[in-house]
Amino acid sequence: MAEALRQGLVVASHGRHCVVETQDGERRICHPRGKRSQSVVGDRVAWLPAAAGQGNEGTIEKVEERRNLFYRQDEIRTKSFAANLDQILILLAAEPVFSEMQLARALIAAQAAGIAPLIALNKSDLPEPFERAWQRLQPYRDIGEGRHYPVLPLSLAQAPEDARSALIPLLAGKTTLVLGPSGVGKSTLVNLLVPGAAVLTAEISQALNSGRHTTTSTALYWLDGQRDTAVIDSPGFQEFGLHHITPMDLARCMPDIAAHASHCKFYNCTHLHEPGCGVISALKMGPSADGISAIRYSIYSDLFKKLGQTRY
Ligand SMILES: Nc1nc2c(ncn2[C@@H]2O[C@H](COP(=O)(O)OP(=O)(O)OP(=O)(O)O)[C@@H](O)[C@H]2O)c(=O)[nH]1
Ligand SMILES: [Zn+2]
Repeated sequence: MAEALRQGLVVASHGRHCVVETQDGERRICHPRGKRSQSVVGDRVAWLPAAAGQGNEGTIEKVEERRNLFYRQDEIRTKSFAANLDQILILLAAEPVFSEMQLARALIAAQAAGIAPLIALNKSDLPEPFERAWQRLQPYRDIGEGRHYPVLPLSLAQAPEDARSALIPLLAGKTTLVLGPSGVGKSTLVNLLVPGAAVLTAEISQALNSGRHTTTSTALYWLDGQRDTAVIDSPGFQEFGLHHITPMDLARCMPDIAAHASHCKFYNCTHLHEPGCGVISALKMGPSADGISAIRYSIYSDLFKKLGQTRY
């Protein structure tokens, strides 16, 4: 008799292979049945265990409909980070100095996918570089009335308990994807929130690679026994391709620009040169309460041109 389909949650993935968590919390390696059953971390799936005597692995038969999918896309490929997210935590640090373009790109992708972003700035124990980084984040903290991004100062290494108390209420009951460039303290963060995460990751990557020591691409960790609160650790903050976003979509994905785009004379204003443009007049107001910062505007115009060039 054929086995009945079972429900599960994808909690780790490496290439095409993944780990599915069953409803009672057991974890198994699964492989997609075909192209249409390829899944990402956070996916709800229907899966089948291998037939008796065929080992302990399973196949993914169906990926349930996604609430959202966070991905980046360059000219060649699409890389999915995770699905069914409540928010994205972008972790930056006083050092190494972060790329504002990379930050802006990640925020735009989040906005385009309808997922709320949250920014944290680590290494507040390094006063001078921290102050410089904090100032650079000013346009993000003050991105227009009611539209700002929360920006959280942290010192994960020096004040871990304070960091945890600040983070937990923001994460509770949600699934949060954690992204950040290398060296900002992402492993420190995940290990603070999920003691033993490093061991778990090593186990999973070993299982998925049959013993080879490469790190797992993406993994979901529960913060609580009820499995209500999760963080997903994923690499790949660099080279954040926005090929899936058209130039005319861009303003909508940048809240400080969007706030002024409805004041333009032309409905199809590109905000680059048109007369009567609300965005250009907000830029002239400067980074005041309701203006647009020069850096944010240059990010907008650079991206607008770039996204226009690479379209086919
Ligand atoms: N001064 C200071 N250093 C920190 C803090 N948090 C982490 N670090 C240090 O920053 C370095 C990077 O930390 P990791 O947690 O390995 O960073 P990561 O983002 O996982 O880095 P990758 O492994 O390169 O992706 C380590 O040397 C940490 O000790 C902090 O709050 N203050
Ligand atoms: Zn305009």
